[in-house]
Amino acid sequence: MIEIEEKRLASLIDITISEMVSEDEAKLFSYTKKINKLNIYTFLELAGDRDLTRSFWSSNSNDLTILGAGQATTIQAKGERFQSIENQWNELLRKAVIHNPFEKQGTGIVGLGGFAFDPKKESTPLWSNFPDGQLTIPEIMVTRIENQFYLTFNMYLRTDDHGFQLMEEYQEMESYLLEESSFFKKDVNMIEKKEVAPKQWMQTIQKATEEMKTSSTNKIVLAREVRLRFDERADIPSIIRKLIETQSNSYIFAYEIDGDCFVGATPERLVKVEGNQLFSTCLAGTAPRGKTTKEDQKIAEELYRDPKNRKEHDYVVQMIRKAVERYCTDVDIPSEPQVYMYKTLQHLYTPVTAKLMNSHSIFSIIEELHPTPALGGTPRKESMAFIRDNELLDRGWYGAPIGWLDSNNNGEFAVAIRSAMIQGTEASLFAGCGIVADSDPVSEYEETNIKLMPMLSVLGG
Ligand SMILES: C=C(O[C@H]1C=CC=C(C(=O)O)[C@@H]1O)C(=O)O
Ligand SMILES: [Mg+2]
Repeated sequence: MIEIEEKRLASLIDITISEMVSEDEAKLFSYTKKINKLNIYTFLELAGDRDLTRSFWSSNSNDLTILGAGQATTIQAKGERFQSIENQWNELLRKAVIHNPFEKQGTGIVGLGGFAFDPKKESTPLWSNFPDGQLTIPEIMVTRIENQFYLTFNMYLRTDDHGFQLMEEYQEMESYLLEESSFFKKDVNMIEKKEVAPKQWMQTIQKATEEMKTSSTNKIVLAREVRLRFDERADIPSIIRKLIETQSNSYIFAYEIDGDCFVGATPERLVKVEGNQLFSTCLAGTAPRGKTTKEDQKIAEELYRDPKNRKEHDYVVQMIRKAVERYCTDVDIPSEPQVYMYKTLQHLYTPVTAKLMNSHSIFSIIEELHPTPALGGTPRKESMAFIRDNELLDRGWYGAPIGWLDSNNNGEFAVAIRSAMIQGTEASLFAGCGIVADSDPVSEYEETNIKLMPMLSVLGG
């Protein structure tokens, strides 16, 4: 049985190669099959041991998990990143050969990746390995859809490749990564925690509120950084495991480039596309959780009625409505937000559903939506200029779209908040707040502390 499959795969590769016309032609070849249940953490651990670049995504309802190992190819962009990545993605697919009988979302050729928050902001060494936009098409990818597991091989074929040889290489990699061993990595200990210029951050908030009182700018999101140091290298699969165990209703993501790993558990969907169905989320306005159900309820009611938080939230709703209406029909957005509870905090939340017009892709929507006033501000141009000129932080990919898409118009991008950049024995954590004219710097500072909690707690803080 297995031999038949191996022969079939080798011959499919050879057929693809024989159809390539010129010597410098290259083609992406993709082959998907069903596999037994596997331990996702072991897979990631083993991929790391082999120095295979890892990509990870888990949806907020935990019904879809994508594990990537290695890079069949990557596409990258500088500056005007969305259009450039879209063009390269389409070009890649135009020449791709896909053997995927399942038609399940997130299987076959899938690009996982993200974008820089603001390519115009001067970059620091913290983000030097992360380009303005990148999608990775993993060599080996496992997709878990509810309790079904699929495995995809992606190969970037050239004319001098040989089917049998490649098939053997991939099968060897597969049996290595799917090995049934159990790991027990010791937790790292945090030996240093340093808040980067918190007083200055509060002064910047003061400056922003003053500017908002005298200009047409209504909202500016300002973020700050906390630096951690550990006694040994942080283990990425253990971090992912803890995020999954503690942060329900959040997207868990991890994306590695040259040993650096950007990881997080974000509650915020930017956009999800399933065929022509589009979903987005307005999430802004924050309060802590209570210690009892009664206290929780009281805080939720206060959040719901609080004018400052409602203002923060409404700017996001207005902007997302306008953006979605440009590219969609049947736009449905409730007129009042709900309060949604997460493990350590509560947010004002408004869901968005719509039908994406045929002529548009997920990239058009991402470009139109990013940054929403939950991460940038309003108006966009003025708030972005303020952030660029005044924020001490190099946001890199923090606050920007991160996610995946497949070759069948399915994909989802979240907003990369509640996140950290892990570099060996060090980490940078990020958190920001929507500042409006009546924001109080100390309250906003406290708000960032509760937003930092989930990442801090899994990193031993
Ligand atoms: C910028 C962040 O959160 C945004 C998303 C939800 C609520 C927010 C707020 O209430 O300020 C922020 O706009 C962050 O967590 O770093
Ligand atoms: Mg807020």
